[in-house]
Amino acid sequence: MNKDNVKLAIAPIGWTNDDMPDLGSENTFQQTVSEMALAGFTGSEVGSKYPRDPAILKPMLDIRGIEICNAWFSTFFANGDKAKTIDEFVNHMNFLHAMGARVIGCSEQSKSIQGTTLAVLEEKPVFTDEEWRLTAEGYNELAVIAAEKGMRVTLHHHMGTGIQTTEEIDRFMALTNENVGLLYDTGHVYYSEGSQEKMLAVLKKYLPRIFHVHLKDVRDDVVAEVRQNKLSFLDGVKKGTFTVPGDGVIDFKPVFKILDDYGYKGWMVVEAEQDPALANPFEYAVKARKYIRENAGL
Ligand SMILES: O=C1C[C@@H](O)[C@H](O)[C@@H](O)C1=O
Ligand SMILES: [Co+2]
Repeated sequence: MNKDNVKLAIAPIGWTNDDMPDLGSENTFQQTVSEMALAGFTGSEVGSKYPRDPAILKPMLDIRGIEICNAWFSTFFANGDKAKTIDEFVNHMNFLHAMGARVIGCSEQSKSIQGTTLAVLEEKPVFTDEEWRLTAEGYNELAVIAAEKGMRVTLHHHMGTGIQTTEEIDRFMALTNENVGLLYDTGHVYYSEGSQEKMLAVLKKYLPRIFHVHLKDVRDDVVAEVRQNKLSFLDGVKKGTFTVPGDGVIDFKPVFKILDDYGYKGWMVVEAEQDPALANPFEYAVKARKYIRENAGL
C-alpha cells in the first residue's frame, strides 16, 4: 500500500477493554501507549485510561510518536435523544480536534444489545421506519457540525446494534448523504455475514465513503460456539471471537489491495479485543504489525 496515503494505528482495547474494564485492568495507560510505539504503530484511538486533557495527553503521546486518529462516540438518535447526543458530540469532537484527529467514529446505540447478556446472533434490534428516519436525520446533522471543524463523521456498523447487517448498512448509507461516512470494520461485517465475499462487497460498494478502517480478524470456531450456545457479544469476546489480522479466518490481502487501488487516504486501525490474560497485547500487537508489513507493504 502507499505509505504516503495510509497510517497505521492500534486500538487500546487489546490492553484494556472499555466494554469490560476488568479485562486488562492491570495495564496502565503509559504501558499501553509505550507498547503500541514499540510494536511499530504511529497512531491510537482513545481509551478510558487516557487523560482527557489534550494539554496532558498530547505531550505523552508525542514523545512516543503516537497520534490520536479517532475515538468511539455513541449516538442515541433512534431513541429520540437528539439534543443530548448533539451536545455530547460537540464536546467529543472538540477534544478530538484538539488532539489532531479528523475523523469521528460513531455508533448508533439505541436499543443496542452489545453490552448485554442477550444472544448477539438472535436478539439484535431491528429499527422501525421512524427510528431509521431519526437516525439518518441525526447523522446528516452531525456531518454538518463536523465539517465546520474540517472533520468527518463515520458510522461504525456493529454487532448487536440496529446497523449491523449488509442490508442495514445499505439502508443507512442510502438514507444519509455523501458527507456521512462509513467506519468499515472487517471483523464486524465478517461476524455478521459469515463470509469473506460479503465482507469485501461492502468495502467495494462504499469505497468513496469509507473514511476510517478497523482491522479485526475473527475466529470461526468461536463464532460457531456463540451461535450454538446463544452467547452474548461480550461472552464471545471473552472466549476469543476476535484476534489480530493474520491470526484468524479473514484474508486481509484483498482488503489492502482494494483500498490501495482506490487510493484510500487515512488510518487503518488494528482493533482486536480479546482477554489480555490469554492473548498478551504486546505480543499480539507485534504479530499484527509483522502481518501488515508482510502483506500490505507498510
Ligand atoms: O470499534 C469498536 C469499539 C468497541 O468498543 C467495540 O465493542 C468493538 O467491537 C469495536 O469494533
Ligand atoms: Co471497530
